[in-house]
Amino acid sequence: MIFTIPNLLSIDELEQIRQRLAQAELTDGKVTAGWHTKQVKYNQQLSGQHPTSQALVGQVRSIIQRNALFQTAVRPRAVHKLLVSHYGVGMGYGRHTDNALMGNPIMGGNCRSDVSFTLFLSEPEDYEGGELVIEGVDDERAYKLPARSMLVYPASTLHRVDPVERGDRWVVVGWAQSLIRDSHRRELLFELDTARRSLFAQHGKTDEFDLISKSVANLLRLWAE
Ligand SMILES: O=C(O)CCC(=O)C(=O)O
Ligand SMILES: [Fe+2]
Repeated sequence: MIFTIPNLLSIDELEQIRQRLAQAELTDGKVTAGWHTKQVKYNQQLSGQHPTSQALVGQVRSIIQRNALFQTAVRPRAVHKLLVSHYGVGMGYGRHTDNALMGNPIMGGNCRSDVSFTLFLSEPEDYEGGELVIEGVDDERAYKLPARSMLVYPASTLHRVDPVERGDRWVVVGWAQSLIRDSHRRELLFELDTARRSLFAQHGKTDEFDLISKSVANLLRLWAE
């Protein structure tokens, strides 16, 4: 399931993030790329060690964790990694798939990447090119969301960022391991949960609401890992 979280950040939060970006140190994006993605990755990232980067990543992490749509649609067990990336003119990220396992096993274990996400920090009119293109079975779709919105997509896809032709593209990208590994099951739970909440909003705590709540809880018991 590919979906958008509109206005994940408030206007004030984006402003604060942009102020932090202005003081940040940039490094070559190849530093965090795998051996084959190094060949196609042309971007810059905030150095993970820098205090500004750590404050910014901490801020975005807590915003994601508070977001109800992210919680019900992704059901994160862990949000593994957040990177702040910059694409200037000529920069892009060629076709690739994200690493299935991330993190250092010696430093606290591997995290499976089930879900990838991009939080847009630049407005679409601030740059030309730079679309995030996600391949389907027999087609592909390009995404360029307004600043403050997040695109969430399966980490299993082949995808790319087309070269930026004008301006600057700033994003925060990240990966989550879900409690529900199978994306079809995750989607089914999301739909049931959405229907249950809508039923509650319209009619309160009816017998039907109780039954669907029981199904959601019991499917979680069956599938969560
Ligand atoms: O910048 C983006 O929207 C996605 C970048 C990407 O695919 C990655 O960092 O693995
Ligand atoms: Fe990627």
